Amino acid sequence: MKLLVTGGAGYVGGVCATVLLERGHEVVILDDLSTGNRDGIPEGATFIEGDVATKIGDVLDSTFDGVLHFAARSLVGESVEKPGEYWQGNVVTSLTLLDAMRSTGVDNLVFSSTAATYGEPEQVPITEDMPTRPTNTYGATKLAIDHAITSYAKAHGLAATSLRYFNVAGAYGSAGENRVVETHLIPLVLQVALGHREDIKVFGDDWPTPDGTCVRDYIHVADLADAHVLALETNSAGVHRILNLGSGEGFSVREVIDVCREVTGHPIPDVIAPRRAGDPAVLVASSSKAIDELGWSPSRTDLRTVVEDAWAFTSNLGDRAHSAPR
Ligand SMILES: NC(=O)c1ccc[n+]([C@@H]2O[C@H](COP(=O)([O-])OP(=O)(O)OC[C@H]3O[C@@H](n4cnc5c(N)ncnc54)[C@H](O)[C@@H]3O)[C@@H](O)[C@H]2O)c1
Ligand SMILES: O=c1ccn([C@@H]2O[C@H](COP(=O)(O)OP(=O)(O)O[C@H]3O[C@H](CO)[C@H](O)[C@H](O)[C@H]3O)[C@@H](O)[C@H]2O)c(=O)[nH]1
Repeated sequence: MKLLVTGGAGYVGGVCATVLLERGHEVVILDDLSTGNRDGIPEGATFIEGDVATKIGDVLDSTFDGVLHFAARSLVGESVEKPGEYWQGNVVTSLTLLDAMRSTGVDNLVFSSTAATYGEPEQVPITEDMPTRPTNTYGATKLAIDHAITSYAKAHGLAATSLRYFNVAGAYGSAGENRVVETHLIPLVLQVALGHREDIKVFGDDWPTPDGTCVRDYIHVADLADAHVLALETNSAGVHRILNLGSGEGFSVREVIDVCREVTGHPIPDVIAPRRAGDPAVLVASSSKAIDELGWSPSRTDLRTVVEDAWAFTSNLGDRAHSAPR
């Protein structure tokens, strides 16, 4: 298939593009490099630099078989402080993409949705039929896009899947997390182990959880990439599926830091800091629907494997690490 990958210079889009190329697909990446890096673009992909909102009309044509839409603003804390950038950058951009798909007749879409669409869940694990009450603007914008996709599928026959990822982590060979500005827990903890940071701030130890720190479900990025390929292959006209992707197990911030200490052999000092705006206490996925509907079989669900793969990638970056002191 000839596929457009928006946001393919970023972490998840870069790993998925790598896997798509390995499976013999033709990949065109459209990315404005706002948070992604040129060195995250896999070899063999065609790269077009630009904003999806303004460039999509020049890039997408009827020769494409499908679109994987990763490009987004995706930081929970930032979204609470700068909502306009998220409504514009996520919702308006995605509507422009949907209209371009409609006018060119490209009708197969896989969209990066998120666990943040659910907000604070009443119970875990979270299934797709539970209430969607986002606690931050980021989650609200992704939920709005999910609704838009549902109506485009109904009205225009779009074949689509929204994959609601929980916390993506790990690496796939030479593709992993190396952002210029990093805010995610595991890469930040590993930067402490590398000596690029002094300590890791724990955002609150007074949450209603067993050890007082937030609980999240960490899914290996390579398992996630497999689900994208399966979604693309099994999408059907006029149907919009919404599927959670997680490992099904929750780990607290403290537990994550402890696993990183074991894997890296570094003491990794931590400091308790205030809660971060917009964070829910606990997010854990039920991925049963994805397993049933996609035939997905995640094979790297152990947190230690996730951290080991992330560490192998991070510790091999050397001078290419954007976190390294310059
Ligand atoms: N990382 C996670 O844990 C996680 C969890 C749930 C959902 N997601 C979603 O997965 C997707 C990828 O996330 P990521 O962690 O790889 O983020 P990332 O920031 O590493 O990648 C996003 C990429 O999109 C590009 N981009 C952003 N806006 C653009 C625009 N308007 N036009 C063109 N390019 C644009 C950026 O330059 C970057 O390369 C996002 O949609 C995010 O919301 C991520
Ligand atoms: O320096 C840090 C960074 C994070 N955390 C904590 O670690 C947990 C994980 O935080 P991340 O920033 O790594 O990830 P988020 O849970 O905020 O968000 C991620 O997963 C969400 C879905 O669960 C979204 O989709 C989003 O795109 C993606 O970044 C949170 O409890 C956060 O408060 C810290 O304590 N210290």
